[in-house]
This record gives sequence, structure tokens and C-alpha cells, in this order.
Amino acid sequence: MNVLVSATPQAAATLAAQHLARAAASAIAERGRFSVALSGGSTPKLMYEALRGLEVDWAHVHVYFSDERSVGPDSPDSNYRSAKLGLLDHVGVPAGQVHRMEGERDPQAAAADYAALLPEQLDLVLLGMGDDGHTASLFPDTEGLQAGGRVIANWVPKLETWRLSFTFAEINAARERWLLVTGASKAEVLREVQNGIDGVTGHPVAGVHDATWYLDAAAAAELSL
Ligand SMILES: O=C(O)[C@H](O)[C@@H](O)[C@H](O)[C@H](O)COP(=O)(O)O
Repeated sequence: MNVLVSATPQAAATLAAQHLARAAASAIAERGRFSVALSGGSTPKLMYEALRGLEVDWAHVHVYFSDERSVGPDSPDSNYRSAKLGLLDHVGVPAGQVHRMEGERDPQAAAADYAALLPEQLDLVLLGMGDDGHTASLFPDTEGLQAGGRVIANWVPKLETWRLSFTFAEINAARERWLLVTGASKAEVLREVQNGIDGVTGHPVAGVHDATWYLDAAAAAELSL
């Protein structure tokens, strides 16, 4: 595991934001654009705040999402809305370069349409991890863990809902994957991932390969580093 441990959630978020600004600058210098997929959950909010204060050439940034809930863009549960309020409303990404997943539509059709608009390769997929080891909307004991293709509709029995999600194939095909994970409730899952648990039968997050992990001290507490 490539692990960067910071003292606090704030410091982990600031470090990830600084590295994102740097990754954006080099992608734009080399290829003229930076394509990044954002996630949901509460952890990215501090990173969004930190990013607002950094110098990024937002006009050349293209924003995608690694997952979405079965809701429209105005719902408090929408991952798009959370990124919009936290980041996109404050920086100059042209509206035509922000690609949300349409959680309000028929999930299979929305997943197929989203797969069709993705660029050939994303520069960076930013991910979080749930206490149950899920990442994006790849939850334990769901069919999506074994799905091919780029974007899927994944039925999550324990939440009794559909989610739209990148597949592992899509996540692992990006140039880079970063996991931003903070808090003591994540420590045990991280230890099991480090010990080599499997991504399909164990913790889904273990199906993400060659990731860089941005952790706070509480989340990293049980790792051997
Ligand atoms: O839509 C979502 O819920 C996410 O994309 C999800 O995979 C999230 O990243 C984790 O659940 C972590 O969430 P927290 O940051 O709230 O712990």
C-alpha cells in the first residue's frame, strides 16, 4: 500500500488537495486537460474546501463522478450536489465539462449513457471508503463486484436501492486512484486490506489496485507502516 498519513482529517484533505492541484497542472501541461472523477460521502468535503483556495487551471478540468445515488441533482443525497456546493460553485470549471450521473433515471439506461460519455482514460479517480469496506458504490455482497464494463447499475440489497457506479475495471484503468479515508471507524478494515483480504469476498475496496491512500492518524492506527 502506498500510504500517506497525516495527523488530522484536515491535514489529510489539504495534502490530497495540494497533490490534486499538482496532478492537474502536469496533466494539463502534457495533454491539455485533466479528467477527474469525484465521489460522495462526507470525507471529500474538507478536500473540496482546501481545493477552493489553490491555484488550478479549472478551465481545463473535466469533472466526472465515480458513483451516484438513485436521486436527482437537487437531493441532499446527491453526490453531484455535494460536489457542486462544496467545490464546483466556487471554481471556474465550465458547465459543459461537468458530467453528473443521472440518478433520477432508469438505472441501467443512465449507466449505459454515462459509460458512453466517459473519456478513453481518466487521469484520476478520487474515492472514499465506507465502514463496511465499500468504495464508489461497490458494496459487499453485490453483483457489481464482478461486473465488467465501465459503469453499472448496482442493486444494494441492504440499502434496498440502486446505485450507479464505476466498475473495478474502470477505476483500475485510470492513470491514478486515490483513496481519502479518515476516522477510527475505518481502521480495522484498512488493516484487513493491508493483510491481503480479497476484493470480491472480503472488502470491496481491496479490488482497487495501486492506489495512493491519504489517511489521518486515526484511520491508519492499525496499519504496519
Ligand atoms: O456515494 C457514496 O456514498 C460514496 O461515493 C461512497 O463510496 C463513500 O466514498 C464512502 O461511503 C465513504 O463515505 P464517508 O466519506 O462519508 O465515510
